Amino acid sequence: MINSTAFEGALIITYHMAASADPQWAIHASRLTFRHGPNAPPSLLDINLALPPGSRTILIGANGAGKSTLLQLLAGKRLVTAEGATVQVKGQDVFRNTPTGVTFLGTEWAMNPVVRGDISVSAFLDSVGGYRHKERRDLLLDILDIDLDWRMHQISDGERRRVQLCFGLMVPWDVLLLDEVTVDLDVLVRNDLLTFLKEDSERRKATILYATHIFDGLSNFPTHIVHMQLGSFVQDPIPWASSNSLSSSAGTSSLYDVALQWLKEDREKRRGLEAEGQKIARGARRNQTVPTDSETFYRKYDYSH
Ligand SMILES: Nc1ncnc2c1ncn2[C@@H]1O[C@H](COP(=O)(O)OP(=O)(O)OP(=O)(O)O)[C@@H](O)[C@H]1O
Repeated sequence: MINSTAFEGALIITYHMAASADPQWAIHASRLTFRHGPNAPPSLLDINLALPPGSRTILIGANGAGKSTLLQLLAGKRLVTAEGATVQVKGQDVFRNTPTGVTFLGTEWAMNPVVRGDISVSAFLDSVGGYRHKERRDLLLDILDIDLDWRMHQISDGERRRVQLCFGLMVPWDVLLLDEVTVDLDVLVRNDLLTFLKEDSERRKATILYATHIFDGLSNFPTHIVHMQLGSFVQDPIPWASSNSLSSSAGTSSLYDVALQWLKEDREKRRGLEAEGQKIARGARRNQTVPTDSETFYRKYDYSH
């Protein structure tokens, strides 16, 4: 059942109630292909994913690799119509039979005018049920270093993000889908938050799938990492302890090193496809001798010289 709030449309959806039967996989997707439109190229292509309860997986991939799309599908925000595709969270069809205890946090929330209103943080959190989860709410208020008297229309982006995280995390979750929500946190708060998430996941055997481009201070966080490239997984999720020696002959490599290596490989692969004409080439088009229509148009109205 969905506990909808005024923010449901703003990419914060929390499904909660009593936990259901313990499935083998917290997250399970198979043959998952997805296009954003009928004529669009696939943003996800034959994804197969099985994550056990209690795992914490970092989703690594270049801009446009499909991370947000995957997280949105796992949150049941979009209907998958591809033949033979299944998307299950806690053993249930995530779109048609939405499981309880699933929280999705994305970045768009902070753009919603509702969270920029002239209202105190205290009143805001109560309006979204904070009084029902006092213990966790208070713990998160301390960890995220939030002043309950802040007014939502007068705080910084990072402060607003902290309030979002308090709101999103105060209800205990079994599966947490995070789409780069730590981007504007200062490093101390981010560090304390990651420590909390790791301990919470270990204590309650709760599962986290986290897409991020920030790898500093993250090496001790994941149990698994997974490489997403051009809408597909390069391989199944890798246990992070063993992948620690994957990419570097010089010794152990940090998560940052691994991500950098993978993203270089992604770019090489994409440029290879561009060279073969299978993808539209990016970057400057230096061999284009005929002016484009837009250049021709704007030249006519260029009064700057
Ligand atoms: N609403 C949309 N309509 C059409 N195409 C979309 C839409 N959203 C995303 N896409 C396309 O789907 C692909 C995957 O996008 P997605 O946002 O999932 O990537 P991402 O890995 O999360 O990227 P980033 O790291 O930049 O957040 C991209 O090619 C993108 O252009």
